[in-house]
Amino acid sequence: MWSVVVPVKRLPDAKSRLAGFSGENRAALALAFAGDTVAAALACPLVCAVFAVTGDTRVAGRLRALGARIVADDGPDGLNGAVETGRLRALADDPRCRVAALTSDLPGLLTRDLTEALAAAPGSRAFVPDTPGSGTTLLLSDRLGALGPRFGVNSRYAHEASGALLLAGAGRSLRRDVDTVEDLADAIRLGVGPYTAAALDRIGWRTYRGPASDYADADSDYADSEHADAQNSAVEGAASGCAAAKHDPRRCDRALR
Ligand SMILES: Nc1nc2c(ncn2[C@@H]2O[C@H](COP(=O)(O)OP(=O)(O)OP(=O)(O)O)[C@@H](O)[C@H]2O)c(=O)[nH]1
Ligand SMILES: C=C(OP(=O)(O)O)C(=O)O
Repeated sequence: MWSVVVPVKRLPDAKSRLAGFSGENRAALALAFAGDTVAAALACPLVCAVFAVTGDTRVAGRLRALGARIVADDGPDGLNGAVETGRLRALADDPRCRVAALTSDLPGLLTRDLTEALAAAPGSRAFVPDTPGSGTTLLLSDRLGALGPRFGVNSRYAHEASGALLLAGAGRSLRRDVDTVEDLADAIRLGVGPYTAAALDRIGWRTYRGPASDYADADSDYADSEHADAQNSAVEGAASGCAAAKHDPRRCDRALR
């Protein structure tokens, strides 16, 4: 069984690479991504508890309501310090559970992809690379709970160099982190969870839930493939418009209205 530590940055600073959205919308998206990530982890049968490490009261309120345990991120050591703080709290609360660190920017995370990755864990430290291949979305402790987090730019290589094993074959939803507007378009194509879908709808990015989603039985205007194809094209167009218009900080907010 696993304790899952999810570090979540303060919303005013979060998702800075989604600069085409207003600050308010960027914060709403970061909060929604974290909600979908944590909800998927909480539903995993191999997870004892989810520990969200954050210094943001809005994030804490939302994730506590979902069932996560909140750990204050008040240290000076950034992302890896926050992961270490979460690891210590997780081991104190549930010493029999191994520790996994999961980034909070996986809006399409499927519980089954996380479950499969945890079930495939070796006895030693291991990690799942992100979709681009240079980052990390999931880091697994060894049997004694040692994590050795090296998240940050090119963390995949740092984790490999530190002896962590690459967990091959992880599901797409576990690897699709969202840093840029192109990542967001790809995540929408794969299917995002309900918090992200609602946030996107409020912003004006209408979404449908893709076939890979856990939410296939939910009502959707875009459930049939003809509409889904049209929607995919519209999202692609909006994403490339946002990416091409970086000088206009509100370009993404106007997309698809
Ligand atoms: N608690 C905590 N979480 C962090 C911190 N920095 C990053 N994170 C989280 O770590 C994961 C990866 O974060 P990054 O990609 O570095 O940052 P981001 O806010 O997601 O995006 P950018 O601002 O575009 O870099 C996300 O879950 C973040 O919320 C930190 O200082 N404290
Ligand atoms: C912090 C990381 O994420 P990102 O690539 O999202 O910045 C990482 O991959 O270690």
